[in-house]
Amino acid sequence: MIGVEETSSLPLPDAFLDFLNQHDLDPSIYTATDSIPRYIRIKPGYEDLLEEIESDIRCKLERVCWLPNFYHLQPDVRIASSKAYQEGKMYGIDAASGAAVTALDISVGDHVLDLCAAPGAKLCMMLDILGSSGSVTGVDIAKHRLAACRTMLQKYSLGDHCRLFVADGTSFSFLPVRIHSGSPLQNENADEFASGEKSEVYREWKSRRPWKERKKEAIAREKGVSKLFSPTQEPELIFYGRYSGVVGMRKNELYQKMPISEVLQLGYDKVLVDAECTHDGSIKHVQKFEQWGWTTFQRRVLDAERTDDLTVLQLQLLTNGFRLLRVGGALVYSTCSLTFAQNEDVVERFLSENTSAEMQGKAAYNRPLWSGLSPNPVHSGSLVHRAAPFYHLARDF
Ligand SMILES: C[S@@+](CC[C@H](N)C(=O)[O-])C[C@H]1O[C@@H](n2cnc3c(N)ncnc32)[C@H](O)[C@@H]1O
Repeated sequence: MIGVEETSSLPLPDAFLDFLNQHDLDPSIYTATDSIPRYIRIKPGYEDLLEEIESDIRCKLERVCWLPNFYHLQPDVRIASSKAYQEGKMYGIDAASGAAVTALDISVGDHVLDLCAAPGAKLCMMLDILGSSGSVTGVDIAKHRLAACRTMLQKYSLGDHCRLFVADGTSFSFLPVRIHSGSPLQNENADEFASGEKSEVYREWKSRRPWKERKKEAIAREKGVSKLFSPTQEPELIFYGRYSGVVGMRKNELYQKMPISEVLQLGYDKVLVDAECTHDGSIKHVQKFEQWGWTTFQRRVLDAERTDDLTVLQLQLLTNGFRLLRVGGALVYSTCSLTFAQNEDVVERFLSENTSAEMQGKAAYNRPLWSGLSPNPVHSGSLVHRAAPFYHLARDF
C-alpha cells in the first residue's frame, strides 16, 4: 500500500490521495500526463486505407496486435480534420473499451443489449462487428448523452440494426425483436389508420421528429421538467434503424412485458453492462478536474454516500442485465473504476445471489487477467491509459 505522505508531491488533492490509498491504488499512474496512449479503430473493410490515413494525419499508426482493427497513435496527433475520420471510416476509442467489447465475443446474428450505452463508442464497435446482421439495443438514463450517441450512429452510418431507449437500466425489460424478414417494413399490412397512440405503427425513423413529439417536448421544457429520466416514466424510444425490428411494429407490441419463461429462450445473446462508476480509472477524466476544480471532483467522485449508492446501482444494473440474457448467453460487466468495491465486490455479490451465472474470465488492473486476452489490455507498454476492468459471465440455466 502506498502512503499519502510518500506521494504528497503529486498534483492531486489530499482527498483523492486518501481515496487511492483506501483502495490500494498507485497515485503515480495519474502523473503520466504526456504519455497516455491513444487509439483509433478503423472500420472493418477500410484497412486498406491505412497508408492514406497515415499520410493524412502525418503519423505512423502502430497496429495493436491483440485487438483487431485497433491502432495506437501519438497523444498529440489530431484526427478530427482527416478525411477518413470525417467520412466515418475511423474513430477514436480506447483499447480498454475495445477489450470489453471483444470479450463479449459477438457473433454474426447476435442480439446485443448495451445497458449503459452513452456516449456510445462501445455500441458503435458492436454494430461494426455485427455488420448487416442481428441487432443492438442501447439503453441509457441520460437523454442528452443518448442523443449524442444517436448523432454518432448517423455520422458513422451504423444505425440500421440499432434502437435506442432512454430508460432506467435497472428495470428495462424489452426483449430483442428476433424475427427479421430482411425488409425494413415487416408488417406492411398493419392498419395505418388504427387510432390511439398504443396502436400506432412505427414507420421508418426520420431525423425530423413529428410535430406532436416536438410540441410535447417544448411543453415539458417550459414546465421545467427535469432532463433526467424518472423511474415512473416509460422507456422512450429515441432512435430505431430500418432493420432494428421496430419498423412495422405497433407500440403496444414493442412495449409488451415478457414472462420470465420467454426471456430464457428469447432474451439477448450478449449483454454489456458498462456501469456508471467513479471513473477513477479514466486518467484523462481525472486530469480534467485540474481545470474544473478539485472541489467539483470531490463532490462528483469522492462523496462517500454517492460511492455507496453507486455500488448499489451497479449491482442492480448487473442483475437486470443478466435477467434479460437468454440461457447460453454471455454478459460482460465493466467499469472504468479501479476499485475492488465497484468491481470484484459487485461481481462476487452478484454471483452469490445468482446461481445460474458462471464466471468465464476477467481482466483487471493489477489483478489476474482473463486468459483470452493478451497482453494486458489495461497496460500498453508500461503506460496505463484507461484501465477498465471487466468480467465475463455466462448464463447456464
Ligand atoms: C461509463 S458510461 C457508459 C459508456 C458507454 N458504454 C460508452 O462506451 O460510451 C455510464 C453510463 O451509464 C449511464 N447510467 C447511469 N445510471 C443509469 C441507469 N440507471 N440506467 C441506465 N444508464 C445509466 C450514464 O448516463 C452513463 O452514460
